[in-house]
Amino acid sequence: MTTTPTNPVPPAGTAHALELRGLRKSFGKTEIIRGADLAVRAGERVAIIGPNGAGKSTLFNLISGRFAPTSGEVLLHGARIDGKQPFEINRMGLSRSFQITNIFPKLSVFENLRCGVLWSLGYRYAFWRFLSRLQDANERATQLMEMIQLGPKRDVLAMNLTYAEQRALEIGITIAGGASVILLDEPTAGMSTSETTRFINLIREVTEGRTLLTVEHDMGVVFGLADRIAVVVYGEVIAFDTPEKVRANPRVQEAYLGSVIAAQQEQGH
Ligand SMILES: Nc1ncnc2c1ncn2[C@@H]1O[C@H](COP(=O)(O)OP(=O)(O)OP(=O)(O)O)[C@@H](O)[C@H]1O
Repeated sequence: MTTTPTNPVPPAGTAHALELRGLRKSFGKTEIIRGADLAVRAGERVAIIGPNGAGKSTLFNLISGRFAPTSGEVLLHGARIDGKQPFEINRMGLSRSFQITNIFPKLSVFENLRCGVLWSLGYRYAFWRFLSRLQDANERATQLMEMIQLGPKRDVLAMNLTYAEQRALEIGITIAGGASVILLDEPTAGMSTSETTRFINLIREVTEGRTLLTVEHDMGVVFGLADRIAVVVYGEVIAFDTPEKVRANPRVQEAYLGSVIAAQQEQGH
C-alpha cells in the first residue's frame, strides 16, 4: 500500500478537468441555477465571482455532490459525476474544503493531516490509530505539514492554532488525498491584509499542477490568484475569461464588477 498521491495532472489531450453542461437547480419552484456552462482546463486556477445570492455556493454544492442537479451534467476529467455522493466524487479526485469544520479541534496538526491521508485511502476514523505506525501515511502527513508551513506546530492541537493557521491546516487536509481538482470556499475570509497576501502564495504553492476553483468576494484575492474568472449572475455564467478581459467586459461591469470595484476602492482595498 502506498500513500503517494495520484498524479494531479492528467495526461495531455484528455477532457477538461471539470465541465458543467446546461446545469440547472431548482429549490421548490424557484430555479437558482439556470443553465450554467463552464469548461475548466487541467491546472487552471479559476475564481467564481458574482453578486450575493447569484448561486455560487449552490454551484459548489452541485459540483461536490451535496446537491443533485435538476438537470444538466457535471463532468470530472470527462466522467459524469452529477448525482453521485460526495465521497464517491472525492474518490474520483475532487476535494472540497469545508472551512474549519473539516478540522478535528482536539487533534494535533500532525494527527489532523494523518487523518486526512488515511481517510482519503479509505480507512474509517475508528481504525486510524491502529494504523498509526504506517510509515507511508506518516511520511505523507509530514510532507503536507511542511508544505503548509506548519512544521513548527506539529504537536499543537488544532483548536490552539491561529485562525490563519487553521485555514492552512484545512487546505492541507483538503489536498491530503492527492485530489486533482480542489474547491475552496472563500479561502481568505476573515484574514488580515498581510495574512491574505501570504495565504495566496501558500495556495499557489500547494495547488501547483492541480486545478483550483474558488468562490471569492475579495477582488484582490480574485485578481491575484485566478488564471480565469467565471462571473455568475442570476444562476448563469455570464463571462469566463482572463482577469483583464473580465474587468473590461461591459456586461460584467454593468451586472456586477463596476459597483464592487468602486465599493472596494472606497474602502481602500
Ligand atoms: N438548500 C436550499 N434551499 C432553498 N434555497 C436555497 C438553498 N440553497 C441556496 N438557496 C437559495 O439559492 C440562492 C443562491 O444562493 P447561494 O448561496 O448559492 O448564492 P451565492 O452566490 O453563494 O451567495 P453569497 O455570495 O451571498 O454567498 C439564494 O436565494 C438562496 O436562498
